[in-house]
Amino acid sequence: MSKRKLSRQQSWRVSKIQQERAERAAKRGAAAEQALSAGELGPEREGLVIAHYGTQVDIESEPGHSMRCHLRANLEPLVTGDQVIWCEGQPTGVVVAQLPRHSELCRPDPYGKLKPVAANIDRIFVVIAALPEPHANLIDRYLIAAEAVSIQAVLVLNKTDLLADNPQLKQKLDQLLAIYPALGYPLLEVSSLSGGLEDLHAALRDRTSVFVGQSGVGKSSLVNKLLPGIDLRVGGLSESSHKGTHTTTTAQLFHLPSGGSLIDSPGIREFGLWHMNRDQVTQGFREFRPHLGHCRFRDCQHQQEPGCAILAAAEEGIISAERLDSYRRIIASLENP
Ligand SMILES: Nc1nc2c(ncn2[C@@H]2O[C@H](COP(=O)(O)OP(=O)(O)OP(=O)(O)O)[C@@H](O)[C@H]2O)c(=O)[nH]1
Ligand SMILES: [Zn+2]
Repeated sequence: MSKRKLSRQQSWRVSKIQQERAERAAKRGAAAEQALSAGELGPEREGLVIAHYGTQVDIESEPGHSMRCHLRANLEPLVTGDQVIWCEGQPTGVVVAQLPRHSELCRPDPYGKLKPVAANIDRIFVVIAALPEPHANLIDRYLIAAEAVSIQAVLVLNKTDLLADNPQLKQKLDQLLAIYPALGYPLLEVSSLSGGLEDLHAALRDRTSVFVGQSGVGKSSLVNKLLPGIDLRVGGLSESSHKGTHTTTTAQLFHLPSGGSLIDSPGIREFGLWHMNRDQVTQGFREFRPHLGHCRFRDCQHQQEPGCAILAAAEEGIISAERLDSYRRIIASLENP
């Protein structure tokens, strides 16, 4: 009986939440619909979401000129990087349609469902540094996460200035990182302190990118170098207030003076460190894919089963011992594999 009572209570709560959600959506859309029906808006044009403030977005059609916009009531939530159709208005414009996304950077919500946090990203730059010393395991976690959203990852080794008088560390890092370009992940060596960012400039040009990586590897230092004049620590990326509305920006798009765009937010920087399941991890080792499905046992865990195609490939040297070791460690660290 108590079970029935509970479920009735639960369903009442669910419908109440749904009703509140619908009311909020209606309220949000009302301003947009009013402006549309009043015919006070400019012509429809294409634009880009460069910032996102919960119920409103900043849209830009020419770099450097943006306008705060409401969304039409029937629109799916937008994220930074979305291409849209919008109309200028006073004081705010209206987004009338969302154009298809070619990629989505997603993170799981509290229920494990992947939710987009940025759109149309071309490249994920995984920043590592000479110090704190990188580990294969962590690098591979980032790469798996990039594979899960089908976005090309690029490794950026920062703080190479520290290697000049530490040949031992340099040798260790060279050994650790040698495999990645062979797997199709370009490796850029940079120093945000002593310059030498030309390769990075070139890799960012004509694309939309994000920087991800562990704390302390120098992401802010790099971004501050790439975007002179914007101090990320004081730039209010995570929070800014605009005319009385509650405004927490989830992600902001910056145009780089040397070409290309960067989408950045504290949430995006944490990309890759959240939960993944066994399947995502296995698929995320891109050199495993041609061998998957060829093991003797359909539920092979690629640990020590006879007839395992992954182990056979490792023995033949097609899969590196380091990557196999990293795979096992990541699988072992999963809470619910
Ligand atoms: N030697 C050297 N130090 C650097 C370089 N880039 C950054 N640092 C230092 O590394 C430390 C961390 O740099 P941040 O830019 O704050 O690192 P971050 O990745 O943004 O860290 P979080 O904000 O915690 O995510 C700072 O003390 C920087 O001065 C570099 O190229 N060489
Ligand atoms: Zn197997």
